[in-house]
Amino acid sequence: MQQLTKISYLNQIQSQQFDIELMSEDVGFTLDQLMELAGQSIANTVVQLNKEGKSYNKILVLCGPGNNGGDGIVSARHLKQFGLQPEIALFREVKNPFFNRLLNQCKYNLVPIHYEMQDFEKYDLLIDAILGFSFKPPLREPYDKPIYQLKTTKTPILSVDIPSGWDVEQGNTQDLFTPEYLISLTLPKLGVKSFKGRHFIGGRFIPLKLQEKYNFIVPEYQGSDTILELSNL
Ligand SMILES: NC(=O)C1=CN([C@@H]2O[C@H](COP(=O)(O)OP(=O)(O)OC[C@H]3O[C@@H](n4cnc5c(N)ncnc54)[C@H](O)[C@@H]3O)[C@@H](O)[C@H]2O)[C@@H](O)CC1
Ligand SMILES: [K+]
Repeated sequence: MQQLTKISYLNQIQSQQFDIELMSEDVGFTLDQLMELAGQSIANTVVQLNKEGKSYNKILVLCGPGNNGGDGIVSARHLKQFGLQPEIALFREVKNPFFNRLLNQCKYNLVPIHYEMQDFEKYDLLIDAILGFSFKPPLREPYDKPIYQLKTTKTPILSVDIPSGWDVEQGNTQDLFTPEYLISLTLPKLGVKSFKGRHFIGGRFIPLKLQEKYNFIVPEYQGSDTILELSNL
């Protein structure tokens, strides 16, 4: 599954504008669709790691208040359907009907939802879906505490899109945690260019016309795979 080809990296503005364009009337995607594909590719990354011999069963999905957190919630539902034991940590209530629908789907799948800090050491894997490409430093409450705690935990971490708290273009400028695994969605962000852990890409939904319009270099997924692993390019 490793891919040695080049890939395009996005800056913060490009990431946000591309997101808007995908959901424009012209292109026609809805947030639900994109998030479903993103969330499923996150869950599939865990399945892939388990196929290789890991035993990631009890999984805490750390979710922030935006779409990065939404991706995390969707991944928890898929993980549960895949027979694993995910739990969600939200850190605060998010008053957003869209978000609440995703949470209800998890409740109906018997996924525990926590609002207070959890002991990270109790889990086999942490999924970091706290902050994504819209993060602007400095880190604010209540997400600062769990993000600082990620630096000292011994539990492996899979970050979604970009490690939370990293500068989207400059990377780990604040000496925060470095995850074992990363799954970039759509295309990786400039801030993870020097990431040395295992780097997957998911969110296989870039329309061919937009790929052409922006000259994006998108690596070739194999067959019906929803993720692919990038080697250190
Ligand atoms: N087209 C795409 O690329 C897609 C992107 N998706 C996801 O959407 C994410 C981006 O979502 P959003 O734009 O909603 O933004 P984020 O989820 O990155 O974060 C936005 C939230 O974080 C809070 N926040 C920002 N800076 C903070 C700080 N310094 N301290 C504490 N909180 C802070 C904001 O108040 C806001 O509530 C991506 O990273 C990706 O995970 C997916 O849902 C699917 C499609
Ligand atoms: K993240």
